[in-house]
Amino acid sequence: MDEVRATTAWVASRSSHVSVDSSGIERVVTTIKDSTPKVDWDFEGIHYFDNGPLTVQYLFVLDALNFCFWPDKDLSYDHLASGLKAALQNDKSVFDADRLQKYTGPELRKLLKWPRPLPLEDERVRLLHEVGLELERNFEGKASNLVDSCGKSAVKLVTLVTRHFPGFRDHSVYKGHQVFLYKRAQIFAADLLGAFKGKGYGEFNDKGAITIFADYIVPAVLRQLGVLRYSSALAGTIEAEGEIDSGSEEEVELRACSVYAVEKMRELMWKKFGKQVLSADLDLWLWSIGVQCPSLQHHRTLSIYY
Ligand SMILES: Nc1nc2c(c(CN[C@H]3C=C[C@H](O)[C@@H]3O)cn2[C@@H]2O[C@H](COP(=O)(O)O)[C@@H](O)[C@H]2O)c(=O)[nH]1
Repeated sequence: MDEVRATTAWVASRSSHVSVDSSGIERVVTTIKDSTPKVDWDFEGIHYFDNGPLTVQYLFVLDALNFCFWPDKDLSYDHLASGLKAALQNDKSVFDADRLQKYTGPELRKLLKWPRPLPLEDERVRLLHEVGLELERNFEGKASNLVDSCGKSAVKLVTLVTRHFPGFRDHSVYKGHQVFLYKRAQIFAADLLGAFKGKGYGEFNDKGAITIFADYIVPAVLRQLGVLRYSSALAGTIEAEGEIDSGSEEEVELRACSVYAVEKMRELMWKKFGKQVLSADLDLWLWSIGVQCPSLQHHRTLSIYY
């Protein structure tokens, strides 16, 4: 994920709405010392797991739909993960590639037992169809074949996912330059790593290459920790719950500075304590703080990427 690291650093060096406070990074690193507070993958107990290829299919479908819950204040990631889990427990063929290509909005809602239209429901349905079609075309319908073809490389997995599934190509153009974030593609690799505990479908020899997953929770937590600072205009928009356009400078800076700040945190942990930590572990720690803080104010962008 060199291109994610390089391009987000490029944004951070030119950013005007968001800044990374190195003394904030120093403070956080000194507090957590040499080990990231360990948060277990599935600390919530909401994900499907059977140690086999069906889990891979589940995680791929989950991450295809893992975005933009906030427009419905009662909806969260938990509903998606547990709703898809219940659907799969009820019917093992629910995520077969041919069926993925046929779901309608009302059917998806019914699957998730959600009583009203989902945010960006048409896009969610379109992305499900894309997953079904491209899995069928290239991987005999199975996400496990996609993972098998990566030779235990997370970088290769992200490359393949973004090559074959356009919905996962999470990027922006900032000041004329292409910036890569690849949030859902990378979180798929991290979910495999976490679910399979680094073995089988979750074994990656380059897991350190994964960056954090730039969503709307982690930037808000980094701000709370004093790692990110916002301009007063941006702070005002977030406080007033105003929407921030996808692809705007503000939005790209929020996401890119978050990736960059956590990479700096990781470097400092190495320098100070000789300790190598994974960005995926730092991410889960930060994210778990955020989702357990009901008063957290996050930015609002309509996006299919996060
Ligand atoms: N950076 C980062 N962002 C993450 C996740 C996860 C879930 N990961 C699971 C994997 C194992 C664990 O046990 C977690 O359950 C979801 N999100 C993002 O959060 C937002 C939803 O928030 P809310 O509306 O409050 O539910 C939305 O943008 C969603 O895409 C993560 O891990 N890291």
